[in-house]
Amino acid sequence: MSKVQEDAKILGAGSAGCVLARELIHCIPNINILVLEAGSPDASTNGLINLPCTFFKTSFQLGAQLSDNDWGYVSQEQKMQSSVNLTKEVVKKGSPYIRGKVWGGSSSLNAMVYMRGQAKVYNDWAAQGPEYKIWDWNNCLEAFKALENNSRKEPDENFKKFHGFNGLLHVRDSQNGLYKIESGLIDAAKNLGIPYNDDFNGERQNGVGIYQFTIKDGRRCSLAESYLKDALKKVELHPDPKYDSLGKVVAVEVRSFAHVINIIWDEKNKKENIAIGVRYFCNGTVREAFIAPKGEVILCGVRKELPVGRNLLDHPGACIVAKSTPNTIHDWSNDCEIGIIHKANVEGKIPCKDDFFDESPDIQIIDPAIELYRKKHNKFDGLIMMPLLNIPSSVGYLELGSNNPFDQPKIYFNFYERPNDLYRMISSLKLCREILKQPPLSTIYDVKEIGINDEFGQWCTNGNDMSDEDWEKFIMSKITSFHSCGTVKMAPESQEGVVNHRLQVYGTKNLRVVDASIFPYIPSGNTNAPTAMVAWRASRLIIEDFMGKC
Ligand SMILES: Cc1cc2nc3c(=O)[nH]c(=O)nc-3n(C[C@H](O)[C@H](O)[C@H](O)COP(=O)(O)OP(=O)(O)OC[C@H]3O[C@@H](n4cnc5c(N)ncnc54)[C@H](O)[C@@H]3O)c2cc1C
Repeated sequence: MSKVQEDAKILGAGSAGCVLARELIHCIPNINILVLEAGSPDASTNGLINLPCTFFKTSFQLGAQLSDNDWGYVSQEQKMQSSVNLTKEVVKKGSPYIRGKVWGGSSSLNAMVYMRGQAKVYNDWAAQGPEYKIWDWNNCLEAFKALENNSRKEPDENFKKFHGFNGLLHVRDSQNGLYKIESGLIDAAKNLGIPYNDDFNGERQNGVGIYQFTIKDGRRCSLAESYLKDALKKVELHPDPKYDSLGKVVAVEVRSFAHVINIIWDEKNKKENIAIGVRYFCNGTVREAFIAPKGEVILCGVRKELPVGRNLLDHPGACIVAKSTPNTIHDWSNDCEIGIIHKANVEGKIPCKDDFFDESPDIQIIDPAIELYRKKHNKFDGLIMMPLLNIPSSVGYLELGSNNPFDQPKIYFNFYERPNDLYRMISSLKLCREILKQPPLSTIYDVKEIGINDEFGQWCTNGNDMSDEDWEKFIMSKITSFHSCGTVKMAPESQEGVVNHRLQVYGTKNLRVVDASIFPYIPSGNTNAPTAMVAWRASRLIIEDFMGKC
């Protein structure tokens, strides 16, 4: 294949790359695609990847960070003004920034929660100009449904309205049922007035309920497993996978261990710069585009100031751990997680009943029951309560660390730069504590919060009230980030956009960015399904352009 010119090169076989490869090869006759992926095939390196129940061991407890399947990034430590005491500075520690380096990308390491977020965010994408209408909720919903293969038993008409049943991305309810303590958690949340929601991807997102997961037959259904492998099947089915009667390759080839870099000569400074970049074809000529160390883009040798690396968005999370009576968790095949999605109070107070019914919630709590290990407590069973700020207002940035592309990029999240974000997180953490105090958790399972005590010793033990300053210190010390996106924003050029509504990099035609980095605003939920959705929509745009050209 290498001697034949490919019609399209896809850099990275992550969530987006896998969907794009499959959709293009299925919809465009005789297209040749080369996928270049820096990581190795998902099955070859770490057998645990495909076992859903090992997520907490492989990723969450930072197993992934120690493996070859992760890029090993860590965000920068940042000092910033305290939101609580304006005369003080707080230090936000650098946090691990797990990113998949394997077929399937981060979809091979993620927690498999299937979530799309509220329609409003997509309508905000579409509101950026008349041509952006192709990204409104109705268009996005069509793509979500096309990708999805939901196996809910006896779905009602409302569920059918919002879900797809014929796609390759398998989505399912828990197969093994809830642990009793998880049912207890739902009851505890209901005791506080939180309504039950049996479909977080339906009409409304708020409430307490059980997540759906991207799992098929007990195995992780990553985008490599579902979409890339289906694309590769096409090669296997072809009588001669290498060439058709015209001598043209009809195939998708994945070249793994292909870290894409190029070397460019900086004439002015008489030195070589290595930058992450691509060569692409435009009007029959080879052109080049690079993202240079300071984040600017170099197109066809011309330096163009595009704000690559700005608009770094994520859902910052904090985490409370609670210990329960022993042996509440007994079966590792269980993959259930409870979700609580609510509107936070902007002054940091416990949310009130109206907040639970607000249909624009801004916090998503992830609540797995789990076997954990903490120094003081050895191994124990318990619950994690992890609120994520789903509609954050703070915005970060990243830049290349140096001219050496193998160096880590510098990642500045700027989490909690706006006080509003901090108080909303405090509000949700206070709610988590209230839930843990409710029966039946407090009565039958003797649930006791331990996370905060462990870290900070006496000053917040035994349920003593924590001051906002204490909360701030706690939140800054425990930042998690799983959903980073936005650094190659799809927006008008005048609004700091890097790609246009058809995902073409400004100043180019045949160079597109298709992944989570194009989100102008972060979806209010986990980002795997939205990324796959973007790739599916992008495939339709590329197909339109490709067919028009042929
Ligand atoms: C720990 C964790 C838990 C998460 N949990 C969930 C969840 O439960 N539900 C959910 O919906 N989302 C979750 N997410 C987020 C979701 O998985 C990501 O948003 C999504 O996978 C991003 O897709 P992407 O295509 O943009 O990037 P990725 O999937 O990360 O793919 C990028 C690919 O490009 C490759 N690549 C990068 N640079 C180069 C290079 N120079 N040369 C060649 N190849 C390169 C990488 O190796 C990678 O395979 C989680 C993420 C993490 C890290």
